Amino acid sequence: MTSPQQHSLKETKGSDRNHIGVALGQQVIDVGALQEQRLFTGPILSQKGSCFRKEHLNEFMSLGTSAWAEARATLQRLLSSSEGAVRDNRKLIEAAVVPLASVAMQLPAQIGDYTDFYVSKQHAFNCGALFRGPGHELQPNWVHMPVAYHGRSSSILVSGQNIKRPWGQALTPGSLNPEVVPSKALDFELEMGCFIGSGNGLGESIPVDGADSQIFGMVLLNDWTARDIQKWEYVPLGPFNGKNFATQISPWIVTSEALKPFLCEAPEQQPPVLPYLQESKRSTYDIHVAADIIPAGSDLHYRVARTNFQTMYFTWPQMIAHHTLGGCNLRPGDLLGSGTISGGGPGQRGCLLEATCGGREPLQLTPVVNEEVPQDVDDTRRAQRLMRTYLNDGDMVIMSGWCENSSGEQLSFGTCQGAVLPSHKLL
Ligand SMILES: O=C(O)/C=C/C(=O)CC(=O)CC(=O)O
Ligand SMILES: [Ca+2]
Ligand SMILES: [Mg+2]
Repeated sequence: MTSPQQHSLKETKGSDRNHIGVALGQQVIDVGALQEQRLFTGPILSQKGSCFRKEHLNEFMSLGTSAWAEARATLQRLLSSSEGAVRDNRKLIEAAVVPLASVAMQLPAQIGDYTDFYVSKQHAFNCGALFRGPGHELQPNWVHMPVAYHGRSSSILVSGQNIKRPWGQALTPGSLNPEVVPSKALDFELEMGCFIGSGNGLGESIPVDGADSQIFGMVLLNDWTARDIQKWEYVPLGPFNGKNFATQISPWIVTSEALKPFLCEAPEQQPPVLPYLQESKRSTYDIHVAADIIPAGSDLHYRVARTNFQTMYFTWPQMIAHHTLGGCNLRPGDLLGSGTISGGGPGQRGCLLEATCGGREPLQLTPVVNEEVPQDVDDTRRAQRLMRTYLNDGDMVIMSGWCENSSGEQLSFGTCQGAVLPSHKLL
């Protein structure tokens, strides 16, 4: 058995409520069922008899790092082949172990608030050039603070749900007057999300050193964006209808406990940031991420971007310290988006806006050749190109993420995937 490293929700077929589970290979363990048997005997969780018998992870998230470490150690012990408490209890196994293929994944937490940052220097530079032109690549504030906007939690979807093309006001090029149209420039943004742990009280700030203890875990995040709507509406208050119709996450949270082996150095910051953002040790996570399109009727993945989270200029602790600087309270289960992850090399631009230079240079994509491309795909099909500027109806966007250690062992984030449906009817 490999070690359990992910917590999320599952709904067993025929079950009347959601359950909290951990993934173990091709199976899911219902941790609420283990808690019902009082198997969490550590000093903290033995006192918190029902945190896993909930439909969401918020209560467990609120308990903080010692409880998370205790839960992980207890699960590793209970699920190891040398321990009999679960292995030898057939009734419990029947109740608590279900095939991964039979569960329907749900949002892992009740997300009270969602904030999306903008901390990839390459992405901010490219967007600045595309939206505001030469000389405006990076705004003067960008190197001094993790820039963000407050997002919309009501439209956060879990992987597997589909997205309707949004309507909005847009200015057709060459026209002086806006029109209401289904977006003609629907895009994705390849991001990571961070779930907040215990949080802070209103009127308190979280210091940057130690703010890593607020990172419950991470997911993949797609900040679906309508570029034509965004371009017309964003001055001066930032994104609104261009981004409020859907944000999507992968269902399995990879906990910060499980991510510890993949901590790495964060990029150097020049000029130095203000003291409240200075970290005594700057670390981030080495996570590979990719975004592919699967067009309607195809099983081929066409890769748009592959990059790494470690390139992000500001870290989660800096984002948390800045978010709470003025006393804004973060609550257990709140979600932070990192912003689009773009590297500087070819094929590393994490959204179509950047990859097509603002829609001016359509992409000619080739299928990814890996285990996801079916074996029987012949060379003619492999050679088929996909032309895209922005997304077509029927396109599925599929994001993946993984960590890899020096011996080639992988820790997977699974996928965040959703297809584009035609827009709804306006009444
Ligand atoms: O530069 C701008 O005006 C806006 C760019 C974005 O699309 C903002 C955003 O969602 C942040 C990000 O994903 O990095
Ligand atoms: Ca974004
Ligand atoms: Mg969004």
